[in-house]
Amino acid sequence: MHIKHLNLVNFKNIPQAEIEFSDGINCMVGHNGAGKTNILDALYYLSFCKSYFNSIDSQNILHGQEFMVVQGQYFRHDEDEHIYCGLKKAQKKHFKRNKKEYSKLSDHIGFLPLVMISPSDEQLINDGSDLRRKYIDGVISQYDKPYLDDLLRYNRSLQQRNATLKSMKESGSRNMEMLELWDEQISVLADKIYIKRSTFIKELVAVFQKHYAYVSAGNEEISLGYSSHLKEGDLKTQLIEARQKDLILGYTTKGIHKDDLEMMLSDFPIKKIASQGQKKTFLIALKLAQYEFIQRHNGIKPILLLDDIFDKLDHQRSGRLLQLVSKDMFNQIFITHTSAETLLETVKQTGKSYKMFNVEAGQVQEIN
Ligand SMILES: Nc1ncnc2c1ncn2[C@@H]1O[C@H](COP(=O)(O)OP(=O)(O)OP(=O)(O)O)[C@@H](O)[C@H]1O
Repeated sequence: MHIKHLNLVNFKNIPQAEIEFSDGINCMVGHNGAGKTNILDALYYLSFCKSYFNSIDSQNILHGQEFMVVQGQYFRHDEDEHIYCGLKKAQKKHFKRNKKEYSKLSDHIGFLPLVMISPSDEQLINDGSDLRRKYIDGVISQYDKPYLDDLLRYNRSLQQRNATLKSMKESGSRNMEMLELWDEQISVLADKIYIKRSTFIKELVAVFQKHYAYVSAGNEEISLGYSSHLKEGDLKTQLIEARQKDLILGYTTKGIHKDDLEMMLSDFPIKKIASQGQKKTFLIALKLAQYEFIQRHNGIKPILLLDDIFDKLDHQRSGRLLQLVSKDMFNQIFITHTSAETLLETVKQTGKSYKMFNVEAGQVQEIN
């Protein structure tokens, strides 16, 4: 699968752009703040119906304008697919595939698999477990629709349980029948989600370690682990045991909404001891493992977006990374860089077909 053509109107700092892409490597070059990442974000938008960086849709409209349009012409399973996203300020977003509007945006997720590697991924290491759970959920839902449905149902049931706990805490009343009802629903859904998360992480670890070893060309000992209350046994029993505590706090303390992905270097949390370059290598390996995983389960090679990928990596790691992604396992790739010369030299060495684009103050032009 690849995107052939992108059309943008008023998307972030880009007033208007028509871009014909290569089915190999596409390089966006230009100064800081020119709009290179915004083009990658437009591609992310077409795959996930939202921005990678700004979840408030209206803030992605070019300042001072009333609407934006992001459209892409794709080639997928030997067929042309036209994806349209249009948004007017203070109105509902319209998302269409071949002119037919989606009734649920979640139906589109996974149709155009895509993996983004960006400097902002460092939040995955440095921030709270919420982002790591979102990461896991984002990957699994790209190939497993029932997972996303179960997760949405779990979150709704959890909200209801928390509302019940809160009202009991405030009023001092007790409605144990209601709590039991939520405990039952939450435990059934949590079991399903836990099994899928465990399987995913188990499968991801081996590929992740392979990619890390390749890019780092070293013997650094890294690992990924899954922490979950469900490892300690049946969730329903734990919910019942934690009931008094939950009633005092007014929220649910046990469940898969507390799961985490443990990231370790030589048995220490990577957040605490890794260098900038090691963290970056860790995240790249994680995302490449995600790529391989989605491809295996979805049968389609995702589009790969590499935003500012060489920053913080030494020459050796950068070279090995590009060698890796130029292998047949990967398909269409987008790279941003501030220097056309450096990128051109490296891209030529891959032997893949490529196109270079100059981005300056929101204007995009192909470089011949
Ligand atoms: N809704 C918007 N309207 C206008 N400009 C916007 C909007 N959203 C973001 N921008 C601008 O887009 C620019 C950022 O573009 P982008 O992140 O694509 O830069 P870049 O070329 O990738 O830069 P760098 O090399 O620094 O990563 C910023 O100047 C930002 O203020």
